[in-house]
Amino acid sequence: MSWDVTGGRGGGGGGGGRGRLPSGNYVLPHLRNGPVANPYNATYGYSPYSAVYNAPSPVYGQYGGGGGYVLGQQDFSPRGRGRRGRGRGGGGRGQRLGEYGSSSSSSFADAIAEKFDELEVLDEEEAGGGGGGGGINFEAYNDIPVKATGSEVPPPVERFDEIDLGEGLMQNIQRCKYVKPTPIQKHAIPIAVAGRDLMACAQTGSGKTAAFCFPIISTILKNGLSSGQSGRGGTRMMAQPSALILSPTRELSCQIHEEAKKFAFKTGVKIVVAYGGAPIQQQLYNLEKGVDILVATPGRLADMIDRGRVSLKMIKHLALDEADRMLDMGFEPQIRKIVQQMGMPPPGQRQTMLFSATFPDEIQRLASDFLNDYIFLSVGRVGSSTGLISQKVELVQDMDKRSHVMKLLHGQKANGKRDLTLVFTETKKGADALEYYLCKSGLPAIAIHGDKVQMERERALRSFKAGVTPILVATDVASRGLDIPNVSHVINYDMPKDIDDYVHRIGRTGRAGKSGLATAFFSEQNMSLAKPLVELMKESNQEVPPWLSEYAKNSSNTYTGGGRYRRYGGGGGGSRHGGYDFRNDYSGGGYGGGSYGGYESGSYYGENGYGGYIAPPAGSGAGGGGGGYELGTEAVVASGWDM
Ligand SMILES: Nc1ncnc2c1ncn2[C@@H]1O[C@H](COP(=O)(O)OP(=O)(O)OP(=O)(O)O)[C@@H](O)[C@H]1O
Repeated sequence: MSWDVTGGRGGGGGGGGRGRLPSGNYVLPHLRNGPVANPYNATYGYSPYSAVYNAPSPVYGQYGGGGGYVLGQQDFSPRGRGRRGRGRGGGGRGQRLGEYGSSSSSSFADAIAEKFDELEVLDEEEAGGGGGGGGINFEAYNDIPVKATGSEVPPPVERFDEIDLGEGLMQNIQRCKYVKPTPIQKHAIPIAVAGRDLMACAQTGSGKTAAFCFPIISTILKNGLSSGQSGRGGTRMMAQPSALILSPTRELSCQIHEEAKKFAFKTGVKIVVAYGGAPIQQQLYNLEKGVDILVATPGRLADMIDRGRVSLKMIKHLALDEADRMLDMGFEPQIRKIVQQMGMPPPGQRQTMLFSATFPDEIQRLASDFLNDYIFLSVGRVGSSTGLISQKVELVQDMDKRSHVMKLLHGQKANGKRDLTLVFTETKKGADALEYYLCKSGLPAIAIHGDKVQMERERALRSFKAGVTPILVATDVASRGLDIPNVSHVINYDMPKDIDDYVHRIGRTGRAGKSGLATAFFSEQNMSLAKPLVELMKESNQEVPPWLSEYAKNSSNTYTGGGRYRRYGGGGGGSRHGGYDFRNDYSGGGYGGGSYGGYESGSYYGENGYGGYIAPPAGSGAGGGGGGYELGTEAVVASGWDM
């Protein structure tokens, strides 16, 4: 990485220390490379991806002080912002399939089409296994064991065209240059298209977003667009989406929204995002224009329902991304309220899909309340990351962390790599302090965490993605779901409290078949993580330092399942991050008062099963009972990331 960012800054411009960029259009990372303004902005109104770009924190004069940054060749024309969501070129409410690309007003569509053209090109060969040169290395996923349990599991497919996804969606899959499905897509899409409920685990960066978006879009298209018809809620319009996708963070909701819009391009399926921290009026206005798929964070959604502006009674598809996070102690009450007490049709009358890279058994148990005759699908030993992520663990005392991180970052500079580095700290204060220290030391860093206002969060993320500030110092607010190309190194400056969080954090690199590096600073204070970390590293064929193995041996009796949920048995096996169906623990299908009466042991694709794990009975406490873990604010305050 080159830390010399001077070349990336615009010259004059910015009046004094404010360091504001010329306002302009943010181009999605995967749509970058070209000179064209982001066409999404004009149409879809406010989102972090279409808001005014500001330079990174103006606090540090050396980066923000004098002027606007120029990001490549992006168009910063303020006129392109379209914050009011205008500009669909003659569209408007009721505009449905077929109308989008049809007229002289298709400049918007043309612009998007151009953006598709600029996506990374993958030919069959690359997609089939070359993996080099930025292509998706599907070979990396070939040996992944896949397991599907539940009744009558629909068989997987090898190609997208084996499933009737509808012409519009198929065209978009081609436009996205998705040559063939990733393993999770091969298995999950047929299951979801068949209308089945699904609990799916697959590694970070393996394409779960498309795995739930494709079936939703396809089914909506097949059943006929309803225009997300707005009913009357008192005197105001009430949006009635037919699909709801919930995610735990604002940034992730925005990312899913952008992805879903890409997949639904020109199909007429309307997708709206709602999240906290941004003006609600604009989001309500977007909803009034019609919505088929609503992507939302829980807090903002509950607010809109309370205001009578959204009704869930027409929901036919519910997807929870990062589902284990959504159902952990912080979010669960809110999710339960939304799903069970706010008018949504019950399980059986809607399709429910839960996706994550980690799925502890405790959470699986909770989640089963929301599901009906579901299929449990695990692709890979969940969290193992297929060895694409090279994991290094270094013994570093707290007082040495700063000098150590400097050494690492300067080492990268020496390599001349132009990649991004994500550094995780435990606390928000810690993130600010490290950002300050790095900047003072001449390294271009910016922080993101839950105490920052939304504009600052968005600014930090954009600056990082654009490579203007190639070091992002983050709390766990950035640990899940974010798909940022070119993150080549994740540094766990502070270890997380929970091994699943570690899995998600390091999963910000090594995505879509590409390789990445994760370095962890481990100290004696992290002793409780030694055992699960060693297990995880061994599963991923990583070299475990002898001192860590020693710690793991010594700590084997002290790890009490720490974290938010029971996970690892005290010394006898563990749930492997949820890479198995917890229903297997209950013979005869009698769990939950017989609700799984029809459950069979299921079909099994691939080798290397998950046999051998016997979970202790629920509530026995044999798993260690979660002692010893103090939740950080961000973990317990459900709306901490959202409002
Ligand atoms: N079939 C495909 N062909 C090529 N690229 C794909 C395919 N499916 C997904 N991708 C790309 O892979 C990347 C990772 O996908 P995605 O963000 O959905 O991963 P994920 O499994 O949800 O990760 P996480 O667990 O971190 O949320 C994205 O950039 C996406 O565009």
